[in-house]
Amino acid sequence: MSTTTEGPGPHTLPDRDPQAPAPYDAILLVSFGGPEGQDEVLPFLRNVTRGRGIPDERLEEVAHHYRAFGGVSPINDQNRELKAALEGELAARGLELPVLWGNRNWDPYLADAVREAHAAGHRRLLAVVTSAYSSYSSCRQYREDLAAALDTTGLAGEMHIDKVRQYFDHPGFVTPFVEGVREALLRTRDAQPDLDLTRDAHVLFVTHSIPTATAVQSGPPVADLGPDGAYGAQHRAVAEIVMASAGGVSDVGTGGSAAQLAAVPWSLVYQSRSGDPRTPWLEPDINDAITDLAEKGTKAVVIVPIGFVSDHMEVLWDLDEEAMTTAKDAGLHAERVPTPGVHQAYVSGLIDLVQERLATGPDDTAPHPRPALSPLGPWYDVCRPGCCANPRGDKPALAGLDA
Ligand SMILES: CC1=C(CCC(=O)O)c2cc3nc(cc4[nH]c(cc5[nH]c(cc1n2)c(C)c5CCC(=O)O)c(CCC(=O)O)c4C)C(CCC(=O)O)=C3C
Ligand SMILES: [Fe+2]
Repeated sequence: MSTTTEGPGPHTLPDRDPQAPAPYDAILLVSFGGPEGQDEVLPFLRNVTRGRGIPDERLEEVAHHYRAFGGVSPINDQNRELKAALEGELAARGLELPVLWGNRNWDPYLADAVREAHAAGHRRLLAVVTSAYSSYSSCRQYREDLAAALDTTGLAGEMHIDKVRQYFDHPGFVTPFVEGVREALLRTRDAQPDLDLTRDAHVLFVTHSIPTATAVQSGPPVADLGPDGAYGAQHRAVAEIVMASAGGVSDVGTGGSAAQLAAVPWSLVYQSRSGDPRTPWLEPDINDAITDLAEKGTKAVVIVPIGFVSDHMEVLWDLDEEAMTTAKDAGLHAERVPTPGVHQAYVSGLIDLVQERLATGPDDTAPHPRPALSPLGPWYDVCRPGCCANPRGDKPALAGLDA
């Protein structure tokens, strides 16, 4: 956060001693992981829900959307593509840093990646996580996974792992959504020329729902960011940036005014809630929001999955199957905007974040430009004590001041 009292702010580039060893000798791409065959679905789901004692019969109910895709989640291939794109960008910039990849819930696991790094002689890794926001599941749990990987491999004394900052408001992460929203609104106008977008259309920014109790603890304890914590505030900040920017370009020749795009109404909605229905999670669910909008006269929706970096199962099933069917059944024109994937701006932005840390190392008070498009950013390079607290109690975690 760039507030003067707390977090780092934009500064001038430090003169780094060219003789000093680089603070990191490899990049570790960290992700959720997913099954790649019918026989992998249940073991994967047992991993995801480890410690919650959920019986296989209940997991089999959750498994149905994986089963419908042959048991294969696209997420691992998407991370193979992202790893290759990062390697290409590093080479284009003349940065000799290898990229390793490991997951929380499926092969290749983080422990495998850490062993591979150690065997190759790497000792100081910089983690890039495929998750842009602050909450237990999207940040601290990955930090715990990194600590567990060093513990499992017995390499905690020999290797050090830091993590790039949460990049929700980094230009590289936001740009693909700005382009996607603009294109989807213009497609809507072309498909439904008699619509007045500012009256008849609605943009639904959607993200993964989480328990309300976890949301209110997202972000550092010092920052009072409202009832849904840093998680809600960060997502709203991204939506505001996208709507302002989607309209801020000349769309001369498409018959509409740029200002009109920026004036289309929008809201933040949630998807993929699970667990005990009596436990409050962030709402409204996207399907309820769509039905509600249709009843109020909305004619078209644009669905923007700002909570994810790739079109994985929670996008392909929960949005492209379920939410789009809800929209169709309600008689709405619906468009779904793609996630960043390997969009050049996103790949380049992730390497910009790596270069920030090559310049500053573990110290996030070091003077350095840290591009951030919202007043909440730039977020901390090093997570603050108590940030995104684990609802099931404290566990060792890396890449934080309390690591
Ligand atoms: C915030 C968040 C992200 C975004 C940040 C990030 O990207 O990490 C995310 C990503 C993902 N979530 C995913 C899948 C699942 N999430 C589950 C369960 C849960 N997710 C939660 C939150 C999040 N999840 C929570 C609070 C739970 C309840 C259990 C718990 O408290 O931990 C379950 C268990 C079944 C169920 O309970 O629904 C599954 C199968 C996949 C893989 C998709 C694929 O395979 O392509 C991905 C990328
Ligand atoms: Fe999830």
